[in-house]
Amino acid sequence: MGWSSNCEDGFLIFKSPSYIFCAFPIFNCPATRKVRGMNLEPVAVVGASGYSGEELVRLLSRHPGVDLVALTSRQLAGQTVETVFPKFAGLRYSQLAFIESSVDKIVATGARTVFLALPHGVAAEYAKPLVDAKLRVIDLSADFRIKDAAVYQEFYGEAAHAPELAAISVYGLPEIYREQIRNAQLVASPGCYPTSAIVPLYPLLKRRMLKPESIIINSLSGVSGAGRTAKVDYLYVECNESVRAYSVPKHRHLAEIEQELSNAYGEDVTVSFVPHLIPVNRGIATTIHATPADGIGLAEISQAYKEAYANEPFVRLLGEKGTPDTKNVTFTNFIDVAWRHDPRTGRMVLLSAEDNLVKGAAGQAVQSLNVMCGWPETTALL
Ligand SMILES: NC(=O)C1=CN([C@@H]2O[C@H](COP(=O)(O)OP(=O)(O)OC[C@H]3O[C@@H](n4cnc5c(N)ncnc54)[C@H](OP(=O)(O)O)[C@@H]3O)[C@@H](O)[C@H]2O)C=CC1
Ligand SMILES: CC(=O)N[C@@H](CCC(=O)OP(=O)(O)O)C(=O)O
Repeated sequence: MGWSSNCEDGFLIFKSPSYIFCAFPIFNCPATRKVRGMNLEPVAVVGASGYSGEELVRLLSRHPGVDLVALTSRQLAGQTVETVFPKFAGLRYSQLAFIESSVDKIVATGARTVFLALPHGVAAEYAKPLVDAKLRVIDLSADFRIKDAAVYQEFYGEAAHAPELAAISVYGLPEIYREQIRNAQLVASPGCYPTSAIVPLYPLLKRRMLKPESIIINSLSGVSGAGRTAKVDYLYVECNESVRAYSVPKHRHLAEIEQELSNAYGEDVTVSFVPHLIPVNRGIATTIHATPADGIGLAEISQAYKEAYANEPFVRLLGEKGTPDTKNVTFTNFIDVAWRHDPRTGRMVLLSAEDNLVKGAAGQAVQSLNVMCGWPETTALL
């Protein structure tokens, strides 16, 4: 089977034998005007001066279905994209000026979909009036990811900010919740570490192929995971030539990792998770150890991954011999997954790598936008 192509909603879609999709905007297809003209989606990014905001600007600038109508920052309002991010000089939107971070100003721009790239707690303050104004919201923070308000309180040390919105939000992992995302008004885009752990674990727990109490997750993250806001722990001298674990044994991302793994397994799942900070700009490598259920071996694990992900454009299965490496996924929306069996211990080792700012944040959020708008899911991401 070779490559095939067809025209969908003004995009030229190429489909490879491995079902990796490429979408290019085309200008002489009858449907093109629909995308290039009045049906462009007006989009705003709140908190566009931060690291995930910057990544959203990079991705949305090359999105043929998007009209970027507002970027906000409290500190940089009035400055243009190319002044704030010189790397975007000469690109679409380089002359767009940041506006103040105000709900009224965002609504006045005519935005229909708003990305929130704000600290947790702050995001909920913006989401509430935007949802009331009937806009679609894709939130990159933790505010709506955790369905149980008591669990949020336990892990974040503060009351859930808008439990009524958490109840209507959809967890924005398209590989699992694609159908729900399609009609969502509020998407709670997953955290970077949770994506790296849930993608390898979900299909195996769904099929009850692992003993859940045996699961141990270790992750290594680049420093951009901590955001652009200055903090002493993340100064160059503190991070360079340094590798350290942190938030041991109860990092806040455990809450959403366990929530989603419990959904997969159908019973409460408790796991160990230890993140580490490493001196690179971006990328997460995650290593998971788990004991297989009785009768489960490499062949069953490989088959489960194929069933779950063979048609997923952003999950690359490297198999029983491959090794996910952050250098192969940074600046992409891919998550690479591989697996091994250790005959000495009987345990499985699952490995993943992703870019914390792309599949772990902005790219995944744009993937959800594509699903919500009915566009090819890979648009602007391949
Ligand atoms: N970095 C990562 O790898 C990932 C981040 N996330 C989540 O995405 C969100 C953004 O993260 P990140 O980009 O790293 O954060 P940054 O610290 O880099 O950026 C935060 C942004 O929010 C704005 N902001 C901060 N406080 C306020 C406030 N009180 N009111 C209005 N705007 C505010 C800042 O701009 P200004 O001060 O100019 O207004 C800035 O644009 C967070 O919730 C984070 O947890 C999710 C996955 C991965
Ligand atoms: C290296 C680093 O500090 N990483 C961040 C997680 C990244 C992130 O942004 O997570 P949320 O989306 O849930 O906020 C942390 O450990 O808190």
